[in-house]
Amino acid sequence: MASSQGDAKLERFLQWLQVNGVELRGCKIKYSDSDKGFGIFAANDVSDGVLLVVPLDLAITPMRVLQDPFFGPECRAMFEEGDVDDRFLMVLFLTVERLRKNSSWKPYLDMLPTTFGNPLWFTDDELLDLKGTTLYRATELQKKSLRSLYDDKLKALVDKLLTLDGDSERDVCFEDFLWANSVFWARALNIPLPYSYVFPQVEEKKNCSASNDKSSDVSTNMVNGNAKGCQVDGVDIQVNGVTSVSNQKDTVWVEGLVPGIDFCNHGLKPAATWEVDGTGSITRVPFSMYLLSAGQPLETDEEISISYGNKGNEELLHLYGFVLDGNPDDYLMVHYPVQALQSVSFSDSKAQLLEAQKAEMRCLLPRSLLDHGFFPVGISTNEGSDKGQLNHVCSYSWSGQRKMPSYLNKLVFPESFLTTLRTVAMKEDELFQVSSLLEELVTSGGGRQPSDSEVRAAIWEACGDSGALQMLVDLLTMRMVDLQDGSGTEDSDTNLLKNAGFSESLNLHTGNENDLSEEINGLQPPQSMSRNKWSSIVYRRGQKQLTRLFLKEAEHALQLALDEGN
Ligand SMILES: C[S@@+](CC[C@H](N)C(=O)[O-])C[C@H]1O[C@@H](n2cnc3c(N)ncnc32)[C@H](O)[C@@H]1O
Repeated sequence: MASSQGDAKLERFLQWLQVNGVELRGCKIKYSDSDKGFGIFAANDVSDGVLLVVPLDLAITPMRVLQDPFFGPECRAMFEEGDVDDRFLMVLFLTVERLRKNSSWKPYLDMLPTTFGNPLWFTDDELLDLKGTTLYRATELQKKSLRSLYDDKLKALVDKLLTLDGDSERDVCFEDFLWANSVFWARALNIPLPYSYVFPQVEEKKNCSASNDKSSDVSTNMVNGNAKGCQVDGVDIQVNGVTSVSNQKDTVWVEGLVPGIDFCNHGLKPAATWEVDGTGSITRVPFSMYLLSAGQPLETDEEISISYGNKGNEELLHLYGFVLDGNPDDYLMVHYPVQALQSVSFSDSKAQLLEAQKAEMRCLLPRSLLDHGFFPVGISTNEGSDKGQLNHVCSYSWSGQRKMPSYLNKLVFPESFLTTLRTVAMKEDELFQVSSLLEELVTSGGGRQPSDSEVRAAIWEACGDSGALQMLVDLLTMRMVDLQDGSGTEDSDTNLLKNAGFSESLNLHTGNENDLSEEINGLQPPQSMSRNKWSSIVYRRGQKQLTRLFLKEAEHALQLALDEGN
């Protein structure tokens, strides 16, 4: 958009922001590059570090849609009956407003990207570059479910609203919905709104307790794929049709888009965070959201990035359509397929045991875990964070028969997943032993049912680690086969990147585990390869690399477990 047409759009957007009370105090919005699009850059110095202030009234939230005189009457009943959720409302709003000729949101919507780098926008050929990865299958499923949501719910509603409006650009099509969906996921924030802002008329009820002061980092992140907005006080409250439950006193978490703030790009070393100012004591604008400098001095024209959270490339590509080469937050997701349980021996008893210990059928293996393993890769960029530390609950002691394994503090795999695998891999005699241990416990406890950690302890006592580790080795080996069947080896990916003019900063992955440390650079795609292809190769190569490294850890642990009779 670096053209005079683009300049005119930006100019109209800046005026629109100003009319709507947005203050660019220490920053400007400008085009960054064809990869990132627009971004926010430092302008003049601000002594209090407040770079940008946006009134919360400008945010696109589910409440806003429900309260809107045009949208509200058409959506409220559907929302209250649970036919559509809060995200649907925002996607609907974006779809319709983009098609309305005289939308008051036009200057904002005209600034938004028209295509995206997430796999939903890949051609069929481009998608093949993801074959064998989790994202390949997820994209196929997501496309299908979006298609039915469009056909079954969205299209008719948009048609109705556009007819009511009587002045639309054209008829809606599936790509309009895809556009709105991608805009939502790439730009939505999980906003901690002041209670009094969301529920002005029920303010006095606000003391109905709040406990669980959840992850403060959510307030500085773009929305997490799993986060659900609109929640207050652990209790469902219906106000204006919005179901709300809170996790922090005086705060209502709501997903939404905040024009202006949503032009911040993601950086590994963010120069700013965003916060909400309920009273106006910081910004002099009550009920506003502001961008706050992280403290380090900003050079004029330096890009002001925020952190979208510690996201791996799978999540970055899926939600935001970009990847970071050498992403220190990259992870591998491993799961035990639930369907496979039906074909193992004693599947019913094992299913019961899995339920009794609230077993997790999947686990995330962040790259940082490798720092603590048998073969550390030495990339400790997450120092101070506990992300790489594992909480091994394996200090179980039952009858004291089973010795604590010597390798315990080097085992990088989450205990919650190992216990699942122990259960699935259990042999007949082990199952019998677990039953007797649990019966013994019930008898001695006067009929009390064993807790989930007691069930886990009994399973560990009976099974040890080798069955679970063998299963993990099998799962990781299968994962590697899928990845390589889909797109060749890690080395062939490295060569593809190298041949595209991307070699200098990359180490060939020929087995030197320390090579990871040299890649944390977030490099941009080279000119000679399409951005989508580059993203896919960087992502899948990272998955192969992590699979290889975690497989090596699992194989070594298995060997030790067998040697120690575990
Ligand atoms: C919240 S928007 C940021 C504003 C956006 N650049 C624009 O032009 O509207 C998020 C999108 O910006 C782009 N983006 C953000 N951070 C990036 C990064 N570090 N590298 C590449 N693209 C990035 C991605 O396209 C992402 O989906």
